Amino acid sequence: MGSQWTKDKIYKKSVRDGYRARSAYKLIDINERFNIIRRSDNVVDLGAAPGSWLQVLRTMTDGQLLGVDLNPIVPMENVITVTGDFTAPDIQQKILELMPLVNVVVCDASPHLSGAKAYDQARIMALNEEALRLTEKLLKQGGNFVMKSFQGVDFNELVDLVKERFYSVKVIRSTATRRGSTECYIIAKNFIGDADDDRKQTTE
Ligand SMILES: C[S@@+](CC[C@H](N)C(=O)[O-])C[C@H]1O[C@@H](n2cnc3c(N)ncnc32)[C@H](O)[C@@H]1O
Repeated sequence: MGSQWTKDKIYKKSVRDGYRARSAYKLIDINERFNIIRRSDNVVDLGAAPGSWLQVLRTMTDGQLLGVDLNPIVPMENVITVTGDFTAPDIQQKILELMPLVNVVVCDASPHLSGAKAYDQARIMALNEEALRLTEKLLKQGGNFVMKSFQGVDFNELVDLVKERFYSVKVIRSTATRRGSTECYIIAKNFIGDADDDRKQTTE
């Protein structure tokens, strides 16, 4: 895609296609390349506002969808939305109650950036680790996980943590990511899970 993804072009395309944000194309690109989502999958989207990934997910699966964000998500048909901080225990409890069996977790969350590089990177890593911890509670054995991150201090350690929990892990740049950005996506497939946890066994 390269240079066609200028701010103006991608913005106009997202408006034309009816997406709430240009990030929609990142998930489309990831799913085309890595087949993360199957037709019957139940999916949780962490950091989902304004909701373009939920719009894309709705076309990819007939399963249950839940999106959570600090900011309210304008309601969508057949999508559960939760307003709150997914790192907070009460919100995590609510998500677990609403979505007890999840095949896929996607996380495009990023904290509000201050511009102070080291501080921002530390906050991103902390948010990513919390998303991974929640994903472990939500995901069925064999499930998939996609998480936005930023390459920098402690990133390799984060990837190592993910590798301990999934059979296949890749770090990629989306073709829809702006040039020069350190943004990347961790694509983790086939959750190892806990063989003794009946709730997490695959039902296929
Ligand atoms: C880049 S936006 C997500 C865009 C979304 N994927 C879409 O396509 O519409 C990042 C979101 O992460 C959310 N976020 C950051 N930290 C969060 C947290 N702890 N809990 C819930 N949402 C969070 C922000 O409020 C923001 O809406």
